[in-house]
Amino acid sequence: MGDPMASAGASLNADATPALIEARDMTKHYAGFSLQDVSFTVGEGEIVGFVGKNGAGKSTTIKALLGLIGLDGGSARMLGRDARELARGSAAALKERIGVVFDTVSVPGHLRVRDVARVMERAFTSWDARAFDRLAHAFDLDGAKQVKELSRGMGMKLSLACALSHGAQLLILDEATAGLDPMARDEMLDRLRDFVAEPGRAVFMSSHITSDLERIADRVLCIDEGHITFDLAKDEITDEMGIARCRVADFERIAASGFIPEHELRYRKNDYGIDLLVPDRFAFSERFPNVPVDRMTIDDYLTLTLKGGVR
Ligand SMILES: Nc1ncnc2c1ncn2[C@@H]1O[C@H](COP(=O)(O)OP(=O)(O)OP(=O)(O)O)[C@@H](O)[C@H]1O
Repeated sequence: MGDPMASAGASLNADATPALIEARDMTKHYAGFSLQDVSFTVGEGEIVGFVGKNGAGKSTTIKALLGLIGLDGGSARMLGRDARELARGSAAALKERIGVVFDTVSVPGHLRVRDVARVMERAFTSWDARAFDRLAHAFDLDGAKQVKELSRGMGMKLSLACALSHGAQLLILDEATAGLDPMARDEMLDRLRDFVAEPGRAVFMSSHITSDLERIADRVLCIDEGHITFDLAKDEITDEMGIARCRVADFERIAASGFIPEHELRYRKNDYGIDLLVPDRFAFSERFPNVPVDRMTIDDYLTLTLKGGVR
């Protein structure tokens, strides 16, 4: 396997169109945790999934992108502008172009759903009342209910409907599909796909639901203990890589063959043998036809890279 970080570095330079998100060496220190030199870009037309364990630094990264926390080092640019501008009252026009959904509802609880649209209309010059109504209908939102009466999932749907109705170019979602039932998640993923189909748009979404990312993400970015550990095209993980189910003797034979370069054998022992990360499962099957290989999922890849051994 090539160096995953090489692709992270390459994505900073290779893209000819200007990045919608450009994080460079972002560093933030808290007691017991540091975000360290986090660099990545999100380009036009991309849906980038952001993954990592609890406490890995996803929300901290997102807050830094949105100018909600100050950085101790590095910088972030959003739609070509310094992210720190987003913290200023004068940044209304820039904020309008960025739709944000956190895992909590940011609309005042006493409002009725139908009144949210009226408040948003005053807050955003590009508010699209029709788009909001269509989404509210698609998400089965009851206009008569107060926001505080909504279930967690319904609240998420309301936030998503708002974020998709003010003419944003860039959507930043932090665990935004976590509370949704499977039908609502389906609906949401379809909307996100429609959203990026328009020119000049992109989505950056943190999620623990990697099956959602398998369906819609173009790239997967992983953070662990404040460091970016990989930045890969999703298809590279799910279409090219594989997970070989080896007996110990198979594993030693594969290791001795040099088919996977030294120091790049990533594996995990289990009760039945050893799971081995295979960079190209088709080439592997040709070379080792008697060793079964399964498709790789994002979860498998996370487990192997974050918890597995390297040899
Ligand atoms: N304001 C703060 N003060 C001190 N420490 C903080 C603060 N905000 C976050 N942290 C710490 O930073 C680390 C990363 O937290 P963060 O919320 O970014 O993780 P996460 O990847 O989003 O996790 P999860 O998947 O659980 O939402 C944690 O150790 C957390 O305790």
